[in-house]
Amino acid sequence: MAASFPSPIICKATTNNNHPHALDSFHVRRAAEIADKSAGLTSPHPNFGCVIATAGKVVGEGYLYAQGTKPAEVQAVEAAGELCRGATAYLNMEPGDCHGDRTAVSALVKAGITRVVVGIRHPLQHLRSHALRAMRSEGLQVDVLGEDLKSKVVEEALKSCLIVNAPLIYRAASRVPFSVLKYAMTLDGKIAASSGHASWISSKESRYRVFELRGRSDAIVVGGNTVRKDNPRLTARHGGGHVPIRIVMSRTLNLPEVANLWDVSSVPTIVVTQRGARKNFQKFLASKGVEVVEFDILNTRDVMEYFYDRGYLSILWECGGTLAASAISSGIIHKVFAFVAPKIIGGKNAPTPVGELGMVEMTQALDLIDFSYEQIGPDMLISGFLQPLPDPTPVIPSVDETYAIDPSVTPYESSIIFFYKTWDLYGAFSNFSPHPIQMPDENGDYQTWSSVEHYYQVTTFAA
Ligand SMILES: Nc1c(N[C@@H]2O[C@H](COP(=O)(O)O)[C@@H](O)[C@H]2O)[nH]c(=O)[nH]c1=O
Repeated sequence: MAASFPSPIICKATTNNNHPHALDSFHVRRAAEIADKSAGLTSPHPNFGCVIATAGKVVGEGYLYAQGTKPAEVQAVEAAGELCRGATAYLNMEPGDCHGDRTAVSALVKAGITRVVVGIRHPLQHLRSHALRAMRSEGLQVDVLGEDLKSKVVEEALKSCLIVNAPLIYRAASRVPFSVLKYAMTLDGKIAASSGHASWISSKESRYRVFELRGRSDAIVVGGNTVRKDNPRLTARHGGGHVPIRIVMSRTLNLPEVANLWDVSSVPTIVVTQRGARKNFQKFLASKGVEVVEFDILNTRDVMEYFYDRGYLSILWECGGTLAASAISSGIIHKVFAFVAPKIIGGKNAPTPVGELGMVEMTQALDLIDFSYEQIGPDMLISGFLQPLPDPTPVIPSVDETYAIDPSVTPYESSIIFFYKTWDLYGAFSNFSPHPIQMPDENGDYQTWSSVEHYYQVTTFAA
């Protein structure tokens, strides 16, 4: 069963009924809010929430607890019972239908739901739009935020839906797990005293929030220095939820024999290293039950690509400045959580959260996107994205899917010219995209045009 803890990310749903789509947006935001309750537990699946309402009143709710458990839609339908007839279901995301069993869609159809409002289409290409089409073909009215419903309040609700599954969306777009860099620093920007002593910079309340962040992640990464200096446990101790595995990155394997991370009785630890490093120590780690993975050249991107292949969804980096700098430089950090404590430690050699990035002018500084400030106990938490949230639209379905949506249009029929729609094969491109086309002239001979727009301009305006 999922732990219940306050969401650090999703804004609470509030409503102003006078606004167009206000009620729809309100219920979709609620679906996103409850979907977030099981963050970390559903990985690698998305977080799904479902709210069923009739005449503006909520009659059933459900969210996916963990992968393989009862879908949110089924739970909401069971909770609403007979009140589903003629009601509207609100989903933060289109159901996944991973195994083609259509459990979620069937539950809504069988229960008598007549309208479904969907926050976002499924971000994974092979699942996208399947459930939407299935629901529409069953005669349900399906409205997608930002497509069928558009307004300022809809945009806010849409954002909640994007944020609640940001790890999946970033992962799908960047082909590495969603990575969050977290650090706690003093007001003068130090993550430890010159001696290396660091416990504690941030308050108890902030550290509790770190446990929650850990609980939302599949794994926590630290470097060898952190193991040597802090002897961390890296567990989530906020009373429930998911406990992430621990990953240590160490090129040399110059690590202590006694360390909390080698105790894998409750959580596994994986050490990633460079091929050939301290073979005896590798054997020692293996004898403790620690998995060792060798890389030809150990670097943050290769390690993240490896964990992507192993299915990891989101990673929390709690490393020191050197490893943080190489992770940022290699472009694999998506989000930053910086806890700033109102204290000053000083020290010329005291470590800072991010090492050398090779920048020489302030204009080169990396700006956080969509950042926010939050006071936690005496500390300030500044969080924001280092990379913009990828747009999971426009939809570019496969050729077969294109035919299925609109059999009258085929992108491969050479005798017709058409303007791309967002769901066409090349709908992501406008007519101005540098995408050559072949079109027959009056003799039936094919001529290549640099773009649809070239063809259109010449045939329309050249006399
Ligand atoms: N000193 C410091 C942090 N340090 C981080 O937490 C790790 C230790 O966590 P644990 O294994 O749970 O004891 C440590 O190795 C380092 O990554 N974190 C914070 O939120 N605030 C702090 O003041």
